[in-house]
Amino acid sequence: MRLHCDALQVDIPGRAPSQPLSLTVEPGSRWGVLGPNGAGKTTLLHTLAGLRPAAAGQVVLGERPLAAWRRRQAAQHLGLVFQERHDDFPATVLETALIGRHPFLHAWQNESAEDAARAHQALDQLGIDHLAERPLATLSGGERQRVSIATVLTQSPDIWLVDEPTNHLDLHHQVEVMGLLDHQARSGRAVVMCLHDLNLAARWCDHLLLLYPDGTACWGPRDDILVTSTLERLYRQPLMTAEIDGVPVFLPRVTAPSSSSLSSSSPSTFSRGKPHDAT
Ligand SMILES: Nc1ncnc2c1ncn2[C@@H]1O[C@H](COP(=O)(O)OP(=O)(O)OP(=O)(O)O)[C@@H](O)[C@H]1O
Repeated sequence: MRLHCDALQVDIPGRAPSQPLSLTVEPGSRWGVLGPNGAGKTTLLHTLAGLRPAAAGQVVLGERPLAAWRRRQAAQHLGLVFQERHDDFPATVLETALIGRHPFLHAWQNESAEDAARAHQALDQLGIDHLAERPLATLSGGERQRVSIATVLTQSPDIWLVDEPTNHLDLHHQVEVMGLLDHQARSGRAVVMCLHDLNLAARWCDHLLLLYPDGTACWGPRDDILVTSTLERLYRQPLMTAEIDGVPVFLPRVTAPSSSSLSSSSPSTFSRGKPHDAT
């Protein structure tokens, strides 16, 4: 199933309407949404999910405007991983993952053994099935992030909307989660993810949408968009670029402080790149 932005203008409080977005997220594609803090990435994702009204234009899910879908039916096709979850109700990890089956159940219908098996399978894929009976509130940030992703995996939507998939994750789990999203796309689903890490975008996305704080935007295939000068303008940050294994790598170019400012700064625990022996 495809997701189409038809001259979509995101509604950001106190700002002029953003540039109309007209783009199609095709099955099998992996879109990265990049932009500085406050540019409107999360607001866009919530608009695509139907949680916020657009300022103008519309989101089209499949052949119909998203607004014409019943919420439950739309949720069978669209899954959203939130940036931060505020869990108001005490729940276990398994109960949380089972929320992914709710779009497929009638009101007051209990989850079946098959639903529970799907949830366990998703938790297992994220390496957290051993935490199934743990209260969510007792988990670490990275474990909780993996529960959020396992919940959408349990839902198994055609279109994944993921706000900062690698939030709280160590390097190993970052690669695992990006690999999981990649696998989803390769099996015919579509992924739209907000990212702060240019290197993850370069490695794992095939299309990019750049959102600027003034409401303008540009989008297209990764190689057309991932241009150093464009990214420097986006983040107002000079960059250094290299290529490793055929993939571009971006690092912020930081001006080294002068030696006099170093010596006048507070004492460092490092000296000449080696840990300082405090004994
Ligand atoms: N309910 C609201 N009321 C007022 N302003 C809001 C509201 N929701 C979002 N905003 C503002 O809209 C702007 C866009 O927020 P959004 O969370 O979409 O940005 P973002 O690009 O995802 O940022 P970040 O990279 O920091 O996560 C921000 O300036 C934010 O303060």
